[in-house]
Amino acid sequence: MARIVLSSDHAAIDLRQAIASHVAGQGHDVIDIGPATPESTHYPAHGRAAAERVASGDCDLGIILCGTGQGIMMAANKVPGIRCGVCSDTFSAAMIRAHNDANMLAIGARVVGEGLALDILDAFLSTDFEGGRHATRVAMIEEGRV
Ligand SMILES: O=C(CO)[C@H](O)[C@H](O)COP(=O)(O)O
Repeated sequence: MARIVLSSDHAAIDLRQAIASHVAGQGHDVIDIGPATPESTHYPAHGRAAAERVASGDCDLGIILCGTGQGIMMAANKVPGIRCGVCSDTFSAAMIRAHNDANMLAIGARVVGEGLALDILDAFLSTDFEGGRHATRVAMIEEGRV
């Protein structure tokens, strides 16, 4: 079981709560850092806050949400050590774990419905990094050899 941090902006409060219930139901340790209320807010702050929990080692993985998933993903990827992809399909969600060793997943609450979002989440959480040639490539990213 993993320790998973969740955050979102105002566009994804309901989906974040559904994801929190779903993930907790699977036995994972869920750290939901909000926001708790739906007032308009700024996704970069929420993306960074979740990313810092993962980068510090406090959490194993992060799930972050905004309207499209794109902005909050961009913010999270500014934190060293974070590899976050935005996914709208289950194949990509599995591949960002298997090939890219992603430690965060972003989803757009205005892009996918709850059912697909939970399938995307399950694909992400149930897939392991394959290592091998993919480890070489991830190291290139982490070492700035790009
Ligand atoms: O998707 C997002 C960022 O990528 C945001 O959720 C979106 O830009 C928020 O828009 P608004 O303030 O109009 O609700």
